Amino acid sequence: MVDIWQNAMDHAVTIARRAGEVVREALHEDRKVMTKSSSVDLVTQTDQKVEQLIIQSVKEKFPTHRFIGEESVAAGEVCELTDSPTWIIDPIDGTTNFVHTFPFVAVSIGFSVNKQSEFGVVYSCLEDKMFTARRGRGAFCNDQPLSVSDQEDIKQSVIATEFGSSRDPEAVNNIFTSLRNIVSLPIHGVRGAGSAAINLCLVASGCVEAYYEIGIHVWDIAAGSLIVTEAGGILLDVEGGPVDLMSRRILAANNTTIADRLIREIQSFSPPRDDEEVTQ
Ligand SMILES: O=P(O)(O)O[C@H]1[C@H](O)[C@@H](O)[C@H](O)[C@H](O)[C@@H]1O
Ligand SMILES: [Mg+2]
Ligand SMILES: [Mg+2]
Repeated sequence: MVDIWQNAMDHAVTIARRAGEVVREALHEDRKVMTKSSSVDLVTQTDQKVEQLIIQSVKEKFPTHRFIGEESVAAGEVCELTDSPTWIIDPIDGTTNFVHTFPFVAVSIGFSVNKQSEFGVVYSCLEDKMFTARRGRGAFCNDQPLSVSDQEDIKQSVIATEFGSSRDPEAVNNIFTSLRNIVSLPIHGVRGAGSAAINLCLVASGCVEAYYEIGIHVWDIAAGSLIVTEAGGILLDVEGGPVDLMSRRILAANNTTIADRLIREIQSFSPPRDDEEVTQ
C-alpha cells in the first residue's frame, strides 16, 4: 500500500540529520545565550538558525504545509494545530544541555494531519541516534526496532522527569512534592536527560519505565510521543485520562500499571496551555 507521508518522513530524517550537524559544529563555538519566559529558559542563535533551516527546506518541498516551531512561537507566531499537515519542530530540545555541553541534545520533528500524529523523528545528535516512528509501523533507533520495558512493579522501576524552566514557587513546590512521593515508594531511581524528546525515547527504548513532566510544550513531545506509542507504550495526562499535547502535561509509560501508580503520586498543576490564545 502506498504511504502518502513516506516522502515527508524521509525528508524529516534527512533534515534532522543536517540540523544535527549544525548543532554539533556549534557546540564548541562561542554561544550567545539569551532568555525567553524566565531567566532559566535559554535560547541561542543556533536554536533560531536550525529552526529556519528546517522550515525553509520543508517549505521548498511541501509548500502548503503548516508549522509550529518553538522559536517561531517565541517570536510571536500563533501556536495553532489545525487539520492541515503540520510540522511541529523543536530545533534544539535540550538547549540548557547545549549551552553547558551536557551531551544530550536532540532535534525533534513531529508531523500531524487532522490533528493525528503521522510520524515522529528525534535525532539525538551528540549520540548520533536517529529515533523514528511512523503511525502503525513501529518505532526504531538507527533502524533497530524499539520496545518498552515489561516491568509492572513500580518498586523495580526507574522514572524520568525534569524540573522544567519555571521557577514559580508554587510550581517548584508541586514538582518537589511529586518527586518526594515517587522516590519514597521507593523506586530504583530518578533520571532526566534534560530533553523531553530524549526522555520519551528512553521510555520507548525500555531504559526507563516512565517519564512525566508538567510545563513542557507541544514541540517538546510531538515526535517523541508517537515513538513511545509505536514502541508499545502509553500516553496519559498526569491526572489520568487522555493526553492533550497542547496542555503542557504528559505521562508516558510502559504500561497502565506503572502509569496508574505514578498518577496517584503526582501533584498536578496546570500551566497556561500552548494554544490558550487561540482557544479563547
Ligand atoms: O527548551 P528546550 O527545547 O531545551 O526544551 C525543554 C526540555 O525538553 C524539557 O524537558 C525541560 O524540562 C526544559 O523545560 C527545556 O526547556
Ligand atoms: Mg524543547
Ligand atoms: Mg528547544
